[in-house]
Amino acid sequence: MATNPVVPPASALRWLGVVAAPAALALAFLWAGGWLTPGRLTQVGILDALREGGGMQPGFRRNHAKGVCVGGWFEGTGNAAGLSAATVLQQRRVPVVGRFALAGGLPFQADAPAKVRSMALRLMPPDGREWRMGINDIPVFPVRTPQEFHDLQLASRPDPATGKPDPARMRAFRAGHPWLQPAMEQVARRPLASGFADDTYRSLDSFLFVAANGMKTAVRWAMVPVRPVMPADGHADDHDYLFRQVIDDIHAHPLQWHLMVTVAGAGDAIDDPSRTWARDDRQIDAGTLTLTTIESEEGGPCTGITFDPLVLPAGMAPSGDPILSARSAAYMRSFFLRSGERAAAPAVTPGMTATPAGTKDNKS
Ligand code: HEM
Repeated sequence: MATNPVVPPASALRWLGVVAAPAALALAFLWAGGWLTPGRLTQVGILDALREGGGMQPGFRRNHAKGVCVGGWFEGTGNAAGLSAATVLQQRRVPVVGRFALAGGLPFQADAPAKVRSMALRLMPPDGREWRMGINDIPVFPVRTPQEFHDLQLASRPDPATGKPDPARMRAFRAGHPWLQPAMEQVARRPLASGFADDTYRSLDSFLFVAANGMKTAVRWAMVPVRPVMPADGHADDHDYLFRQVIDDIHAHPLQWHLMVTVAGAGDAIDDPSRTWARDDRQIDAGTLTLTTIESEEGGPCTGITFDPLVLPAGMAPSGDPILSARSAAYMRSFFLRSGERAAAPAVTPGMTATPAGTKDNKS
């Protein structure tokens, strides 16, 4: 004997329709925030670890917090145009907005020779296909994955008793990650340049250049200073000596770097920024960066943006390096937070007067 299927009343179906969409949205938010998968690494988890490892100040970047805006232009040589169809690499001049900074979350920290220095750039060709990058003055990145980055922040967080990383915790991190030993040693033993102006800044992560015919080539790049490199010389008497020096330098004359693109050889690790590439890889001088202006972050053109490494023009693409998408997500979250907070006046302004070291609170 056939039975009639049970049909839910029309009103129940209507109610299901009304609640299903908001419920799915709420679940998506909970998932994105990591609430449904507590072990999963999220933007929030990474920024929490950065705060513990490097400190933070409301209204400032959650990493590379102490900085200054710069401006100028980039002039391509056209030498890399065969590997990438990006218009920014053609033989022409494009305006640039940039930023020099020190790594760490403390915008009032004291300058010191061994602190990691960075250059960030936004290259803006007239067709709108812009290229953003954040590049650091270390030879390799000390970790391979976002999880290792997170764990290193926690391992290196300052011990409240000493204000320095706990050596036992760092030893334990190194013992648990023996494959990172060569990278950490290279970072610790790198030669130090005297200031921002004679430093070399590297992409560390790898990217793909995509030619007009679709051919993909794995590359890294570096901004190599035109001026000779002088040895580092700490200025114990000046809390902001690195920034003061670069302000004086830019006011005196334009500063220039060559964009040197390195083409990956057969044995080079594309997806692992902790590994160096072969010394005899092909190098291409792709253009010259010229910086001519410098201004405070307060209202400056580098403040209301992120230098997200995944803002790439047609002709460039991300490699499989897992750090890249974590960076993009963390920069977005940092921007979201700092944009909603009231910031104190930044430490670095082109008109600042000398402040003896030790007279400012390095922790703020
Ligand atoms: C998982 C790894 C990483 C995380 C979580 C991370 C996180 C961050 C965050 C949160 C900011 C502040 C962004 C903002 O508010 O605009 C930042 C800035 C920066 N990061 Fe990273 N970062 C990572 C890896 C790297 C790597 C590999 C480089 C390579 C060269 C790099 C270079 C920079 C630079 C240059 C800045 C300063 C940009 C500026 O001046 O605005 N970071 N990072």
